[in-house]
Amino acid sequence: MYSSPFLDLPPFRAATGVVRLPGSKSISNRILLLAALAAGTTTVHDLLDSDDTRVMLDALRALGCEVAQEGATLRIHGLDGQLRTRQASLFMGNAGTAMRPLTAALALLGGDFELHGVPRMHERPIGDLVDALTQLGCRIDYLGNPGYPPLRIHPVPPDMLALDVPIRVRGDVSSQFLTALLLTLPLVATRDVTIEVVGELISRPYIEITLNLLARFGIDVRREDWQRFTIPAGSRYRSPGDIHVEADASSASYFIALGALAATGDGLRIEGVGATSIQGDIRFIEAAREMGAQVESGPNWLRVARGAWPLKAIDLDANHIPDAAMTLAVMALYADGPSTLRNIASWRVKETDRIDAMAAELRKLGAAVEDGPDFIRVHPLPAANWRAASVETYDDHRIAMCFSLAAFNPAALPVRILDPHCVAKTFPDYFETLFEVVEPLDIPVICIDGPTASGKGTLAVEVAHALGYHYLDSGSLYRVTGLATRRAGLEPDAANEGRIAALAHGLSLQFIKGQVVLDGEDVSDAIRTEAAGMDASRVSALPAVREALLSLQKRFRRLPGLVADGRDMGTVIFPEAPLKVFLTASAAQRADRRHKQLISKGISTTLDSLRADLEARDARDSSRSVAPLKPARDARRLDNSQLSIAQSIEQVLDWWQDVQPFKAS
Ligand SMILES: Nc1ncnc2c1ncn2[C@@H]1O[C@H](COP(=O)(O)OP(=O)(O)O)[C@@H](O)[C@H]1O
Ligand SMILES: Nc1ccn([C@@H]2O[C@H](COP(=O)(O)OP(=O)(O)O)[C@@H](O)[C@H]2O)c(=O)n1
Repeated sequence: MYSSPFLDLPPFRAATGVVRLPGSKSISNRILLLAALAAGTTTVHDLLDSDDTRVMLDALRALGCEVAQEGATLRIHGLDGQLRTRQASLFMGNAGTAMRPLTAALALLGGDFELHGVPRMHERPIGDLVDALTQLGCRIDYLGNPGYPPLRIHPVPPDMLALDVPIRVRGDVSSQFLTALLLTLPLVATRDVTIEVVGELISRPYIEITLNLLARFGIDVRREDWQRFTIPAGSRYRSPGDIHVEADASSASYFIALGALAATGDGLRIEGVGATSIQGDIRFIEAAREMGAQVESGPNWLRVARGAWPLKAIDLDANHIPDAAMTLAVMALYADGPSTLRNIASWRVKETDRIDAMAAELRKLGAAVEDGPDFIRVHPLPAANWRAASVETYDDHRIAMCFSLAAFNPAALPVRILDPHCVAKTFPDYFETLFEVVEPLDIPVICIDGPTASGKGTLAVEVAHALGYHYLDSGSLYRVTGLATRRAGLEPDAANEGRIAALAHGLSLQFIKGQVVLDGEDVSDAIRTEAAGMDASRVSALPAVREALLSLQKRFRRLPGLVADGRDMGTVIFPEAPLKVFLTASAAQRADRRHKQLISKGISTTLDSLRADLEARDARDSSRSVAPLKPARDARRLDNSQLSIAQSIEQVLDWWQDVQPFKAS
């Protein structure tokens, strides 16, 4: 998961391989609630681990439900319709799939509860559900604006509920209100309970998921068209024992689109969901096919490849796939004419106003976009008009995910996704998964070279962290080689060059959470002594050793980018890097820094010996025949003798910004 303020996606040119998708959020949270209300223990497999499922689980635990977790498998001991806690204040985050059904469940079960969430949750309407529950006799107060969370729920005796008249609920704003009632009314179904939908029901496929899962838990709802739903008298939730969560069909949409845009070879295989899924968003496949995608499917997999190119423009009533349709809006940039998505008013009341947001961000990329109360029209974007944009994501996971597809732009521009962490709502590893199946045109590298104790490591780690990039501490490879040389009983000099190079070539080395692990042993401290630094400097002067470590270093260059520190990152290993920094500080400063650093680690040493070692190392590193320490011709020099660490970081990030094309947006 990326928690950097932004994530830059370099331009991509192709996609191939296999993607395993996380579980569906809608299915996960419905199953959690049903399992908690049911009699018996339910084992839930492949549950999505995300912000919204965590909100639901925390709430259920707070209500007294016992949950045991082992990896992606949970055992839930159902409450059999009886709360253990009758008073609680519950945080719902921005999880509509927890807020709505829990409001209904708690209002029906009786107790004193307060439900609140993040500020955006307090702007998402819930009045239609509260109205329906109030008709029934439930008592719910608005603690902020009428019609919106936060809410206070008061207890009502079950015999005070008016179950003999149909409960009327609006279906034209969000289908989640109807889902909330369907999921929870079995709690009080001492007689047949009927729900009548007022207005045209939107997002029916989500209701199908609800009915399907209710059936798995022993509740057979009778449905007359999409207007009347009856929960039979005596309905009681029964655990199905084991239940598997299908992968999220909406999440599949990004990879189906990826296949359509860029899988020119064997296609992209998507695992966890197939064309016969119970999720409505699987019908995204039809829209993708209409735009030109080639899609094959099996029971639990899809294979998608590019068909028509450019894609074919589409004019679609997208009411049945509201979430996945956002992906079509980005695909439309690559189409042969303007594409229109209609009947999508529900976009306006999602995590953000998605029509406004999509239009604004597509325009930042350079696209012509028209939009209205319930539609959006996106014009194709020719190569010459693409701009490098910083895409705002509005705390909306789907905006972040669908705009990643803009990285296939024909202008080969990078795309900046702001607050990439928002994908945690449904697909925490979205970008990591994407990076496994795309071929980039280029992977950016920032090189930070310089003499010992100039602060390269400190600076490089922080710059990598700020950008979400990988980090290569090339010095540690030479240090480990020095250590391995000593452990093999060899002197680190030219007489043993071949044997030391062979050792370097065969290093069994791992970098785990900042630790350096050699042959399974944590050697992080052993390689940090000044003696180890001196050995490193000696083995690093041997050309065969440098050669042996070359490909290992290049393998660190992985998406989304790399910050590499050392002596020859900019001159030899990554000479084409767009930013090279040559970091220096006075010898006195460096000796002083190293002294403090070693003392703080409990390693005793004197300033004088350190300074002498450091100058000897500088001299050897600078004068050796292969890859000597020297600034690359195009390196920017940074003398940080008078700078704090924070100032050095800021300077390098500023320089990085200078060489990026994002300034205009
Ligand atoms: N700009 C700076 N100002 C003051 N101290 C610094 C600065 N940069 C790094 N240091 C300190 O100097 C020490 C050596 O830095 P390090 O990153 O290990 O250097 P290198 O990787 O170049 O050998 C560390 O204790 C670090 O905190
Ligand atoms: N890219 C690199 C990195 C380190 N080295 C050598 O490895 C030694 C240890 O590197 P390091 O970066 O861990 O050293 P410090 O700068 O932390 O003292 C240096 O003195 C260099 O001789 C190198 O030759 N080339």
